[in-house]
Amino acid sequence: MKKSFGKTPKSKGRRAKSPAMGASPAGNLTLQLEHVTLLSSSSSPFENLLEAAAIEQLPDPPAAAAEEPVDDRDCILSQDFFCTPDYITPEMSNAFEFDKENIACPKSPEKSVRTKRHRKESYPCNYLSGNLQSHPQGSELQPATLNLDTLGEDKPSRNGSHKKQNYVSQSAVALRCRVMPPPCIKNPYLNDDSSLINHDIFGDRRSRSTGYSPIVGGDGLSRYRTDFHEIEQIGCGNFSHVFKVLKRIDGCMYAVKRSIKQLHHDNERRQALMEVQALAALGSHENIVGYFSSWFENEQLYIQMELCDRSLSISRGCIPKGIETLQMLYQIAKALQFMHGRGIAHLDVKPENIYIKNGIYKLGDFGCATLIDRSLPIEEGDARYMPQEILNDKYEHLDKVDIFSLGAATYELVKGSPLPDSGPQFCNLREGKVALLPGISMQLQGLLKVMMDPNPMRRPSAKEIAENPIFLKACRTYSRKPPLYTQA
Ligand SMILES: Nc1ncnc2c1ncn2[C@@H]1O[C@H](COP(=O)(O)OP(=O)(O)OP(=O)(O)O)[C@@H](O)[C@H]1O
Ligand SMILES: [Mg+2]
Repeated sequence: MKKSFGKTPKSKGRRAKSPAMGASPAGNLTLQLEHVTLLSSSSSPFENLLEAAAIEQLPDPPAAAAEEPVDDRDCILSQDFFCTPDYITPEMSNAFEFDKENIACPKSPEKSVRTKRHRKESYPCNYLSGNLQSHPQGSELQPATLNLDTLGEDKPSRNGSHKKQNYVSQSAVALRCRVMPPPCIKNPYLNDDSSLINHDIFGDRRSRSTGYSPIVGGDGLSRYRTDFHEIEQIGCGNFSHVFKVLKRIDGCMYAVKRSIKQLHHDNERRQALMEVQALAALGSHENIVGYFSSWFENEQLYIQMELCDRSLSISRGCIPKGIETLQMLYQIAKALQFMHGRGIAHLDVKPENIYIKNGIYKLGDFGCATLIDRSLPIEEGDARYMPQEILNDKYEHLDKVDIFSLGAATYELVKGSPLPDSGPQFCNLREGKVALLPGISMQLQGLLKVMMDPNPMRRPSAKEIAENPIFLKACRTYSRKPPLYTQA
């Protein structure tokens, strides 16, 4: 019981913790993250979770293409092929490359930025070696074939000379500058979502796209502005702003999360990438927010995700009631079962990180995700939902940390008032002294109590929770109708 007690609810108690020694992942592995291919002969945080995939062989473009003078008005370029760095392999980027303009690809990140207590010296050496160089505008995380073992080292190029391993050529980015943004086209395959799209958006984008109007941000070309039309800001965390956007090329809505501060330093970028890597490694699950893409722009990290309707929140009065509470608990337990089965702990389960979309609950915000085997740095989430053992720096059962957090989050939602972040009530909750809640079934209260047991070994696994008979009627055949909420 210490350190984190004074943390205010707004300032999350994220603290970096040391990984276990000698647990560094090893072995050859190919990682494919959507269009990203990572060739690793050493390690990546979530490499054991990804299946090997063949590297796409794309034909080399004519080398002259990159050297031709650019005339914006004479060119009709297809963004699909030409100008989206998604399609640029290292071979292609070699055709464009100039020594000074190449960008080294990132190695697996270390966690350090969001921490209250940073212990950089205790990170395993494989996360400290290498240098994640600064990215220019629109630097892609995806179009990469990365040898993580040799990052930052000189690599022989085609002609035998030694050059840095590249992953995005600035020429490719420059080519992108020549492209007009595609018009917003209403997606005819969407039934429900299309009704959400304001038709003025399309009219607006169509008319703008008839003239030459490259989309540039304050600092130059913006992939965000080129590829997306921003509708509105829908969320604000301690580290990120989240926007509802329309993707111009496919006419679908997404959420794009942008880091608030610019990530100037290697360790900041590495840490931010942890979230992306966890999301990509996890793959698809109905109760986990979907991940599409990510990139750096203006030294900020952008993450394109599935758009959800809202997140749960005591303060905003977005609280599931009655059977919906059971549905939420069941579905997030299923998400945790999926994650834990892949060796990943979330470490920041709380109402604000549980989203709802069409009546389905989804776990989001993987900014604290880590490996259960403790081979990655550990950064705990919001102190209000952390069990005692984490506050005492004991990390033997990281999956059970999530169980405590889910129990505490559910308890808070059922109780209808915010959990304390310090004081006697804070301590009581961590000592198993859970006050009874009037009007709530003893079965549910019993389950929450055991989920918040001070001894992590006595807490049920996510699978055991999901198999609890309490959910038999309410959740195994849960309705997909959007639930009703009490709104503040
Ligand atoms: N995919 C999404 N769909 C809808 N809303 C979202 C989505 N992702 C995030 N949000 C909203 O944005 C808020 C902040 O997002 P998120 O929690 O990921 O940011 P953060 O800076 O990591 O937050 P935290 O303070 O928890 O660290 C969420 O609480 C939620 O309300
Ligand atoms: Mg959050």
